[in-house]
Amino acid sequence: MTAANRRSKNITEGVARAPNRSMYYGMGYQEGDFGKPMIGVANGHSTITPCNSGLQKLADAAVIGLKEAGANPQVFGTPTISDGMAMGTEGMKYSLVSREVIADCVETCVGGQWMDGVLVIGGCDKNMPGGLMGMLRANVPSLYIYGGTILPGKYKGQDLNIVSVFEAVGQFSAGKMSEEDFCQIEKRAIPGSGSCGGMYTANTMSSSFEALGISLPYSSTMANVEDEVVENVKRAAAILVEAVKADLKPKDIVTKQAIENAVAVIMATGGSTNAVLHYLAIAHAAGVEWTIDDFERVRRRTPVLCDLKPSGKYLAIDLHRAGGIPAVMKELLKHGLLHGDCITITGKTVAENLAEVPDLRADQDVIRPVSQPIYSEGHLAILKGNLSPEGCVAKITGLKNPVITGPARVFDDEQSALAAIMAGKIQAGDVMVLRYLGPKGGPGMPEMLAPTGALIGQGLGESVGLITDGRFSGGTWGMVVGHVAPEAYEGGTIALVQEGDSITIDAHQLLLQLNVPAEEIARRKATWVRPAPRYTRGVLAKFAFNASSASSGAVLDKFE
Ligand SMILES: CC(C)(O)[C@@H](O)C(=O)O
Ligand SMILES: [Mg+2]
Repeated sequence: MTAANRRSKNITEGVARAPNRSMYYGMGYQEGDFGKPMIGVANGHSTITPCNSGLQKLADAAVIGLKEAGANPQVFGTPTISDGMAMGTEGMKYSLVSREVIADCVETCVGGQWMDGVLVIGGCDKNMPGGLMGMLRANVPSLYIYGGTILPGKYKGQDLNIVSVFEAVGQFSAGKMSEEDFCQIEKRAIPGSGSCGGMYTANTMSSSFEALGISLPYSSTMANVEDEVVENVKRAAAILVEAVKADLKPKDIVTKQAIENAVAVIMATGGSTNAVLHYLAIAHAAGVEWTIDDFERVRRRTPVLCDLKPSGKYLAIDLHRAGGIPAVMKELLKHGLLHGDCITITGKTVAENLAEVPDLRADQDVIRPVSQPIYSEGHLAILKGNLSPEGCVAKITGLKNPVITGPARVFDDEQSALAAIMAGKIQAGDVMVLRYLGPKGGPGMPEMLAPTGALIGQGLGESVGLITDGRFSGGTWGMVVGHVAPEAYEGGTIALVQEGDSITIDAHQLLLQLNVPAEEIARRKATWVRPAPRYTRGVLAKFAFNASSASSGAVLDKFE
């Protein structure tokens, strides 16, 4: 076996590297340390958001665990954006940008410093895809450590989370909630640290990382405030050092079959639409052939098993207490809905990891058996049609009637759409069109939780359609369609919709259609003029210039 410092020796061995070693001595290294593997700890700790404010203890535990396992830990920072705080504002345009920044941080530090492996620790939702994209680009043995979910807030016997507050905005503005209740919900929804509590984007991505085999079993649904998250890090550190010795790399783990496993768990748990965008980007970083149509393939064969928010009843911590992701995976594996032979970071296969996991418990109703699913097919559907020839994403389950044909109510930004909802100007039967919010046009595909939450709060979630070339929060549900591609800024059909045009969203036929004759659409296209870019300098301009279509993950390094 090659020595476990197979990469770091480039920076530490030989006469010419004396200056390099001097720098390490300056940080307390001793002579014997240079034979040990150097393992990065990408620390997502931040007091920007409760999703990341409980991560320092994990970074500290990682340092101790790596030292105990005979490695040299090297801590570096990764930034985050809080979607919960940036939401509804211009700041939200930096959210998807932060996925790239995080990926770049991990790739840059691991590459520049010749690290032999890396533990990536994160909380808020872009931390997971960003971290994994960086791990894959660097392709050194790596393990993802999720900071853990938040516990619910409590008010009047109800469990609260951040989405409760977004929906309360709609209820309060429609006169359906008292000011006292509104203020109490605002104050109590977030009781401490941890990522947003439903099967929203953070918990969706962490859960799918267990299925992918890049995080440890049970780790993706733990609560950040519980001691077990620290225990998980210590195990993870020891396991990663073994993976470094064995040279087990992320690209060995993140194969097409492993991505199918991840997507199966996303479907079974009722996860976020963002997962579609993020897995296109992850597959791109992994060099795996994976298109938007592959999600449909997995969706058709995978039932929704878990009763989780946003459309269901429970939170991620309830899933954890009911048996966690291993219980879901075991149930899927038993029915041939997972590939059991995929290798994972433990050095064992998926089936081997699940061998000791008990069957579904009878005393819980968070996870249903495959024989009694909540829905027989998955909920994240790819719709196509003249409005979105490259595809778009809809959550098609949990709706009484997932078909709507109605007049377009067109908005070229999010804020005016929210103002229209709050002013009671949107009626049942309308189809809202929120555009120029795509990867290039937004730029950065902001999430539309403020308008969709307000619609739910006003009781219009099932009766108003909403389509956008932007994204949705994991907390969004209702008659909503996102990632419409090509986007408006590229002259996609969504740019050509006029106020009052008839639009059909048909989840049965997987159709998104502008009911306007093709000649008229062509006539409008001929006179369409691309608007001036919203940003011409800085990171948003860089993102707008480089981003690929949402249908290929809105990645910045697609050059072929
Ligand atoms: C604010 C939320 C709910 O965390 C959102 O960012 C998501 O995508 O789930
Ligand atoms: Mg989000």
